[in-house]
Amino acid sequence: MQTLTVNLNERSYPILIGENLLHQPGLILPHLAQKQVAIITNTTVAPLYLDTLIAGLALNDVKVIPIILPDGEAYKNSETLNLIFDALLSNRCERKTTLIALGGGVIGDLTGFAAATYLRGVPFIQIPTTLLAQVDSSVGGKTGINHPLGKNMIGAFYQPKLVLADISTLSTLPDRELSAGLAEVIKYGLIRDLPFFEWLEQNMEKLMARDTVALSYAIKRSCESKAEVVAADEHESGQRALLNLGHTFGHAIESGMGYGNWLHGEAVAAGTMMAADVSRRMGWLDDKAVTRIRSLFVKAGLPVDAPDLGANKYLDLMGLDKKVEGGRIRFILLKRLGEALITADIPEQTLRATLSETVARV
Ligand SMILES: NC(=O)c1ccc[n+]([C@@H]2O[C@H](COP(=O)([O-])OP(=O)(O)OC[C@H]3O[C@@H](n4cnc5c(N)ncnc54)[C@H](O)[C@@H]3O)[C@@H](O)[C@H]2O)c1
Ligand SMILES: O=C(O)C(=O)C[C@@H](O)[C@H](O)[C@H](O)COP(=O)(O)O
Ligand SMILES: [Zn+2]
Repeated sequence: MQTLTVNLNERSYPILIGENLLHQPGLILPHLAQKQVAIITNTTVAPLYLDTLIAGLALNDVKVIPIILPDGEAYKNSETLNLIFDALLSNRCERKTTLIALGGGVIGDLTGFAAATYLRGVPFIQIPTTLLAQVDSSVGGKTGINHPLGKNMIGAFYQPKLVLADISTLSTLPDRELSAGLAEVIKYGLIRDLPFFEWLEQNMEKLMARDTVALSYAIKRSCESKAEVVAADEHESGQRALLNLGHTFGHAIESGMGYGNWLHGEAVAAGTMMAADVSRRMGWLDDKAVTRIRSLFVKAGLPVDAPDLGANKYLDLMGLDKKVEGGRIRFILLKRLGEALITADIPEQTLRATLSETVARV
């Protein structure tokens, strides 16, 4: 098992990465405020992993309240959040009840937001079971829900007490979801870690074959990167925004196509290709660099052509991005492979050219 730390002074917490961690309740017990937890999960993950987690905790006299939600991005909303509050209240959960998120990023974001707001704040633990959640969403404390008009528009920064990433759970993850997680892994290479991008170019086949050693390294390196960025800029007043590469376009794809039709990681991959195209038009990336990015996404089984929503619709949807300042959209672009920047100074013509020329015609 590997242990990393997210350094946030009195709110610092460990990220534990390893195999069969769900079978080790001793890793969780020291992080509970009292021996009562609510495990929040969904109809897909519950039959796979809930019993194991409950059994270990119950053996240690922990009272467990399971809360099983419907599965899917379309349920990351206020109605589902209310289901969590209903269950917490009807079970008389207290300020020292710890919420445990068992699942992917949807469960993690919902649970984190419920924890941030229930009784004005209760402790929570992330047990991510998708690659995407293990490399990104479980770390850093961005929690929240979608609004019909935009992704993650309602939420809070609220850090977990512990992240427990059990790599063994990835054995049941569908291939499409594994690929979606790889989009965020590739992101770290692109924005701040050229050697990692090159490692990914060399090792993508192993990752796609779920080689445990390669997966462990990719998860560890991604979490190290995210932990460093979050420790330096927890509330996204500066460099944390770089973690949003591909997301301004990607979130427009997700909401524009209807939540759940494009997976988050798929939208991030196609959105990153749009960001790379703008970066090329600005003279920062050459054709060879854009081709390398495209090839890596393709090797990872990800889409590289965004849907043709029309430039006006893209601009409209992106106008609700959280990075908008003074009505101007701020984009995360690539200065070169391994280095990102944030800028609002993109000529509208350039943006429109990307939005209409890089999309897949249907
Ligand atoms: N908070 C953050 O910093 C952050 C970062 C990135 C993404 N996100 C959010 O995370 C969400 C995407 O997360 P995701 O990709 O994990 O999607 P997800 O939570 O929808 O999970 C993907 C699918 O895999 C299933 N699943 C989960 N674990 C499984 C397992 N071990 N075996 C089999 N099936 C399993 C889920 O039930 C679901 O059907 C989006 O809402 C995105 O906005 C948040
Ligand atoms: O942790 C961050 O910061 C990120 O931006 C990580 C992203 O991968 C993630 O999708 C995040 O939820 C997007 O944040 P948002 O503020 O654009 O909703
Ligand atoms: Zn993301």
